[in-house]
Amino acid sequence: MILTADTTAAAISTAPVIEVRNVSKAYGEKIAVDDVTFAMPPDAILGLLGPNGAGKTSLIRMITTITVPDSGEILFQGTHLNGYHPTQIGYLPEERGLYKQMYVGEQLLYLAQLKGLSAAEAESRARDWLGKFELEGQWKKKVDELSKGMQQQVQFIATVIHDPKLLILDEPFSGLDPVNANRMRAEILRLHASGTAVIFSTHRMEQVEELCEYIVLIDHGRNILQGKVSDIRRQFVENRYRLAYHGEALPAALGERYELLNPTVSTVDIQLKPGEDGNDLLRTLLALDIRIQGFQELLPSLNEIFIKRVSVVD
Ligand SMILES: Nc1ncnc2c1ncn2[C@@H]1O[C@H](COP(=O)(O)OP(=O)(O)OP(=O)(O)O)[C@@H](O)[C@H]1O
Repeated sequence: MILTADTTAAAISTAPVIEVRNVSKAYGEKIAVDDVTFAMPPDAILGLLGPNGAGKTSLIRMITTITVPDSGEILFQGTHLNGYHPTQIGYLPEERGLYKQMYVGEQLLYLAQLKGLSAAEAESRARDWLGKFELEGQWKKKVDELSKGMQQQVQFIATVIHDPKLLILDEPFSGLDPVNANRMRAEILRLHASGTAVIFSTHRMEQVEELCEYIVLIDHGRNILQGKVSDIRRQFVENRYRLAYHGEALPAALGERYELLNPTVSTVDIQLKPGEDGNDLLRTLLALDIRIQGFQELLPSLNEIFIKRVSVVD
């Protein structure tokens, strides 16, 4: 097939943003990444998860072309990673890397121009972004003079200023107060809505549940679980329901028939045995002398899945 400009654009828009194929990486004897394969859907927010030392940073460093795989290959929108791709990627590493003695404005201009922006464009975007974080007054401050949270925001601006197609964020909210964390979250979601794909690496599972539609879970360098968060949670369902009710104590007979967990004055979790049915449970509950306020199937949290899956592999 001959690729015209139009067909090329169409192929790019449907190709995975990042495709990692059988990638391995060792440091001496230590195998940090072991035959990892996954594809990141276009415009996804993907959580890259795993315990300490799992191999996440090693993988990210290969995706950002800082290091190269020992074997396997990485494709960016269907093309093998090459020297052009860093300009399409914004990476906020866990160890922050701003020059402490440089002025904020000067630093943003420098970093943006390294990513290919003209001086005028860099200045206009830097001022715009600083305004979004209410940091416009910090242009002539040295990074060292900023609070940790402000430095974090400036580093975030340096990461997104060139409008990358792929954003890789390692613990982006660490050190931010709730207001600034919300502000950054809103900016990440806004960028995502305008077409930026995001890889989000964190140990905070509640943040992953909030932001990510897909996850890849790495342990001991291997990819042990991947897919849509909603599918994965379904895969790990445990036949457990939460009843919210109003009334006297639950009849003792219910406890004889079912395992009751985490009781409070108005809720209880009910664990069914394999093969038992939630509808039968609901019928039993309707026959009791209680007022039912809520009844829902409980899906496991990502935290529970993480602990279960990682400890199974250990
Ligand atoms: N430059 C290096 N030289 C030798 N070993 C390394 C190097 N970088 C990483 N490792 C080892 O490779 C393994 C994977 O490390 P990596 O930093 O990729 O893990 P991680 O998942 O990012 O961990 P964390 O969540 O703690 O940041 C670890 O055992 C680590 O000690």
